[in-house]
Amino acid sequence: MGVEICVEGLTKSFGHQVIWQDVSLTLPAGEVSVMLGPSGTGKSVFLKTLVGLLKPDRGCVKVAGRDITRLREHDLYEVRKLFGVLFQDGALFGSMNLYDNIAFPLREHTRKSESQIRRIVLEKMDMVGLIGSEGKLPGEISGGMRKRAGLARALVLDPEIILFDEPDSGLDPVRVAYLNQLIVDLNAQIDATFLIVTHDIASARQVPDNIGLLFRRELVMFGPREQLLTSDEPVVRQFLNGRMQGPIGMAEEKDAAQVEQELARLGDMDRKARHVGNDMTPRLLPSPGITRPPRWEAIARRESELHRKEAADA
Ligand SMILES: Nc1ncnc2c1ncn2[C@@H]1O[C@H](COP(=O)(O)OP(=O)(O)OP(=O)(O)O)[C@@H](O)[C@H]1O
Repeated sequence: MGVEICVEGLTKSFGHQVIWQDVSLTLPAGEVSVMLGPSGTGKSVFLKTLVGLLKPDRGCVKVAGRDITRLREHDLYEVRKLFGVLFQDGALFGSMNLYDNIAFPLREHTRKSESQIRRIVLEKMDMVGLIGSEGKLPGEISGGMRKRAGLARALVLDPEIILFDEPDSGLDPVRVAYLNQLIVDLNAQIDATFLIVTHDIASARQVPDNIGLLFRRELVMFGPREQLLTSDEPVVRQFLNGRMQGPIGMAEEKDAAQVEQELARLGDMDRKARHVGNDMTPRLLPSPGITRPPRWEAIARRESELHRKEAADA
């Protein structure tokens, strides 16, 4: 039913380059969280550290209560079975058809018979809308289909946690919308804990329960979606609104005086935009017919409360 991941005081560097330090957050069991941050802030390194592919310098990563940074290779191998990972390009084997790619983890990690494997592979291919494409090679299909095949492969061992590394990169906006719906539906169906690294602000606004933002080697903020969407923190507002004015520069951080000037100029416009309630993007709901997990009732209550408050303030 999804497990909690609790990160405490996590620091990672390569040589003298500190990637991020003292990162603490909890990914609640069964919820969807998104990690944002400018390019190069170490989001992929964070995912790899969660799954134990990289060792942090300090801190711990507790997966279902076990600190994976201290496990021996054999135990780590067992814990990794709780994870499904969707890599950026789907990471499919180019010479294998989709069926064999998706069956691969089952053949590697389980003793299931070929008929059991067939049932599972076809079930997962059905979930991601790939039935009929079993015999296709990764090179013969579109980027969106490759992502969905990677997702089906990440699902075959029934993971408790799924990590998505930029699932929307390289996809057109319509394919991104379909993929987001698929992610929300899957989460409602399998109830695993999801963490998504993305640059796509529209997805980050609509899909998750929680949002985090990495910047300047730190986790600036991590919390419920509505908390970040309505935050006054300049980096958070700049990133979630995808604008140039704010602390994030083209290549480097900007100096404080310039940031202050930009934010002052932006002030009025921003206040007006907030007044009409532009901050709270509606949440993407599971498709009709999909039973929603109990937390959706709490979400609906929280969000309607917020809308009432916004309407009263307006
Ligand atoms: N194995 C490694 N050895 C040394 N440096 C690394 C290694 N992996 C990543 N880095 C460095 O860590 C930094 C963060 O990289 P990472 O790919 O995690 O960033 P990111 O936030 O995911 O970026 P993007 O959004 O562009 O994908 C980069 O400077 C990268 O060069």
